[in-house]
Amino acid sequence: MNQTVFKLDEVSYAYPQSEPVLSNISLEIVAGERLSILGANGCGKSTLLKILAGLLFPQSGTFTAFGKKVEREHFKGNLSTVYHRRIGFVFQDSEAQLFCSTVYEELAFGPLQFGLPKDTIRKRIDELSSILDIEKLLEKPPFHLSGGEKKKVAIGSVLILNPDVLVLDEPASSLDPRSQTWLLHLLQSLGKAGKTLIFATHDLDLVPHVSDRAILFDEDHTIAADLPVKTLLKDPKLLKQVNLVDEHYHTHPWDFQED
Ligand SMILES: Nc1ncnc2c1ncn2[C@@H]1O[C@H](COP(=O)(O)OP(=O)(O)OP(=O)(O)O)[C@@H](O)[C@H]1O
Repeated sequence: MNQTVFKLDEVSYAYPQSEPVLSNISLEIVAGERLSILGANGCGKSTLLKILAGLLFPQSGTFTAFGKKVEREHFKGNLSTVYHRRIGFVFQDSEAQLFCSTVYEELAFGPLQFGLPKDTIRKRIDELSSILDIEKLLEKPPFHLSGGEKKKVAIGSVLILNPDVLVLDEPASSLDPRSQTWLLHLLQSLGKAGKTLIFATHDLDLVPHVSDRAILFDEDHTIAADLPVKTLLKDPKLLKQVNLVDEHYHTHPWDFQED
């Protein structure tokens, strides 16, 4: 049986002076799963991903990762470092993630924090920048890049540490069609390599190609459904209920053939 990576038991979260944006969420995610998190704007997808990534902590309920309870008071020093090495998080807004003066430094930042030798880092950056097709950007400041280029660098700064789990918030946003296809292939190869992939998206075209299971959030911040993607895409009533398609939706255009 696959190892449980994350387990949430009746987890709730509210930002200061706000109503809960996650209400009694129970969820289990096992190693190697490919899971998409779907729902209307503001339903709590990013908040859930930030909890999984160890950036926010639930106010009630229990959250465990790799069998260990994750709580703010225990989550300091070494534990936090080990956690962030195993679980990579790609922010919805790439600018929130990029802060170094060149793309090379950005990619090198994580490995340097973990004490990797400079030669190893250079080799990893060479390999990764070729996979990401960003070799020509390495000496540029990240803030001079286009939205899609920033997204690639943000993904690179996470992949460079080779995490077991990738948590991606709207990974396809700001990518042009060619780069979206590139992302799709990248996520598929990471899935084949056994990585656990969890991502939030509004892009229903991407979902069947890179995930097997979907969690749907309702606008009341609860989970409306947790089901196989193939079942979801045949259920227009459910898709409409959670605002993923509009009233003009009649049939789905997706191709279910295995890629
Ligand atoms: N730092 C914050 N402080 C206060 N409220 C916040 C904060 N971040 C998010 N929220 C609110 O929490 C709710 C859930 O936000 P979240 O970003 O999790 O939604 P989402 O489902 O990812 O939305 P989208 O699809 O638009 O990205 C929203 O109403 C949002 O305004």
